[in-house]
Amino acid sequence: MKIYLVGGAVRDALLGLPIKDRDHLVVGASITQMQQQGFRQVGKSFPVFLHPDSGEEYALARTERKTGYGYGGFDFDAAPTVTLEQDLIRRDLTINAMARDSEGQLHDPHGGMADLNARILRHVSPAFVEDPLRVLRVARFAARFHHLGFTVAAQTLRLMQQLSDSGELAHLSAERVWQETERALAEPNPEIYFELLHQCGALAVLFPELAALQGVAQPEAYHGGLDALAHTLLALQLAATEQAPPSVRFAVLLHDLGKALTPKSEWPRHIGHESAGLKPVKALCERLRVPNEWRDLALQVCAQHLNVHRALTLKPSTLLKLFDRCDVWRKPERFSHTLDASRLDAIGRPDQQQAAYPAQAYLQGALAAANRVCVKAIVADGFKGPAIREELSQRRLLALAQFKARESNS
Ligand SMILES: Nc1ncnc2c1ncn2[C@@H]1O[C@H](COP(=O)(O)OP(=O)(O)OP(=O)(O)O)[C@@H](O)[C@H]1O
Repeated sequence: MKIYLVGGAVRDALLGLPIKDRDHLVVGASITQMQQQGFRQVGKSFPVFLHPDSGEEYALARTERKTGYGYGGFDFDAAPTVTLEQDLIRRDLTINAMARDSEGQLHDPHGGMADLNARILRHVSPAFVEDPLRVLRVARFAARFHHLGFTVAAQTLRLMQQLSDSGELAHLSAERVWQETERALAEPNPEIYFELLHQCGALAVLFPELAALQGVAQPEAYHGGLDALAHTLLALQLAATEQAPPSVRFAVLLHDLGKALTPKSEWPRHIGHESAGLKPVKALCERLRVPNEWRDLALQVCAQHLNVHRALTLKPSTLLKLFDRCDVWRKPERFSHTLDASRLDAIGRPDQQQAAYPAQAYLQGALAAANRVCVKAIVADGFKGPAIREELSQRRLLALAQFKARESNS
């Protein structure tokens, strides 16, 4: 039996990047032999094992035969006769299809090193089209390595287009699509993931609500000629630049979905797009089984971003309504994320990246003022049951009025 280091660990070491997972490939061993050596099999049908001491992954070299649509429709052959080359040829990208043996020798039958030096993401073989998930994987690696100068090879992009046109993407499970998307959102350039998906036609299949933003005009004075999709992706790029949490990036991505529903006769204005956007945000989150907390933040940002923008002009009673609707008393962190996403929306416009956004500090100040109202004092004053809530509201309203007066005088 021979053991190789493969995939991301080999690639990242060559790029001088920190190594996250060390995946190993075992050639010339059977499942029984692995078990006899103390390795523990992960799952029944998958020839992957965990090392008894390090817990690192060891996969048997395997070939695959496609038996159905999308991810999961494969038969594995992990017999001891499967060679290193046979295993590497079924991998997605040449830079992911290199192996290093225990003597330190690099095995690179598909020109991964040359592509790595030329900063090219290239498919390994025409078998690329057998797994539609690879469209998303390539886009994700492009989002990760864009800042290092990587681009997708023209031929690989054509295969991605072919896969998008074939209808196979629709057979990918929601879990797989979300897993890649969630990881892409955490990359340094998540906007590249969505741009590439758009370029190859996959966005219209997997994220039709987003694709519909393309060509949707916005007021020239605010958006300097950017359509709603370009504005969204610029705001997403800024979110990643300032290392906003992935859930905030996701909310930024979905904040303007309602603009695709404005009748064309009303363009470039989009009155009511905040409430119109709730339906497509819900539909997308439901379809991809997005975690509840991410969905709720996206819904809040969609519904409230305009109210946040105009915070300084809001009456105390409207401010209180905004706080109540955002459930700030129980979910302060979500509200703070809503403020960040709203600011990213505001600066996600040409020449606005450095613009000040006073609404954020203003709302934080207003919230702090409202929070100083003490429930204990209300109880001590003899209020009980629903009366406490009513009195709390009144006192918060007063605190907000005092805050607003102070701010206007300063
Ligand atoms: N759907 C797929 N099609 C082809 N090859 C794949 C696929 N999924 C994974 N691989 C191969 O398995 C390796 C490990 O996959 P994994 O998803 O862990 O990515 P990685 O390259 O280790 O990057 P990272 O874990 O840092 O995102 C890849 O480098 C690639 O060679």
